[in-house]
Amino acid sequence: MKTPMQGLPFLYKRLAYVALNVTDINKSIAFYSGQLGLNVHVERQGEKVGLRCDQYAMSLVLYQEDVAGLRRVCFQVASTEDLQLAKAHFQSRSYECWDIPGTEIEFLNIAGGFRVHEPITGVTFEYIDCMVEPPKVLDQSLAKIQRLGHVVIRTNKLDEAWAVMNNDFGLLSSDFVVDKAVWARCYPNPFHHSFAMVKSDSPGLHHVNFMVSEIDDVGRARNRLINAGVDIVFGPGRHMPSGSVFLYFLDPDGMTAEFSFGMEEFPEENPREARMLENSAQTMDLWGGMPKPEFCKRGEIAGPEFNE
Ligand SMILES: CC(C)c1ccc(C(=O)O)c(O)c1O
Ligand SMILES: [Fe+2]
Repeated sequence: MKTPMQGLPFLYKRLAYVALNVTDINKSIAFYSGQLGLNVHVERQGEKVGLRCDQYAMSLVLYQEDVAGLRRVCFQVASTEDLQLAKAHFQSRSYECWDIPGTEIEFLNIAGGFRVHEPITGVTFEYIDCMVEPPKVLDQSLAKIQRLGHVVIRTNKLDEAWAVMNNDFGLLSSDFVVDKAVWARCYPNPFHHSFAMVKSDSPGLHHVNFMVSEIDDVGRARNRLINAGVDIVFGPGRHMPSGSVFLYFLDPDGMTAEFSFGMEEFPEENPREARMLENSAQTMDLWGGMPKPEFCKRGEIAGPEFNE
């Protein structure tokens, strides 16, 4: 029997989807489906569209808005009971929680859940207990994406933000870089990180990651994106923290997305301690590469009013 960690009364399952605001939804659909290989699952409904890349109905939701950025981050918990426990937990810590609007539930292919705004990072999180798994076979002809991997934000309050993400949201640290970054996993999900934070003077979205099935997906993406005139802003390279091979590129709004292959997995019992890694370029890329200036600079964090 799995027991929640460090006083957290509920268990996570996975990072379910990320919602982004984009300024030209048609361009963004063409990019995320035509260049990265996600499949449009829920056709454009008004100003929003749902894309999938694994067995679930939705991994990326795009909303047409005037300003591009991170609208919300959705975690799936382990069961319906865990969802109730999670809501009671956040309320007991004085977080305002509100139900997912009925108008969005069908579109999102979920049974329900709640949203909670975290004021230090500015991020609105959504918690759900299940998501539809459609019968339609994925078209993976462009890239064999395995899953939405992680979302990373920029914060100017790294220590405070980590304190709440650890103590209140129950994320566990997998690695730190001194005064620069923290990578966090959602127990008992084994992946090295589903969420991370990087210190920056300008808070915002850092990047959204998709994990691919083979290293060839990274190499093929590089050539496909170059041929399509997409800006590659870092990589290919290998990250020290999770051990993954990575490639970062810019979406039509200049927001950064990442393809990565391979990631350390943590056992549920007796995991290794989080490491304190050196703050150096080598930590970010063991192959010695350097990011371009545009790397992870674009994308506002949308206020809770976008999620009510
Ligand atoms: C450069 C960014 C912050 C970064 C660093 C390390 C990893 C990893 O170990 O997987 C990432 O995924 C990153 O995005
Ligand atoms: Fe990443």
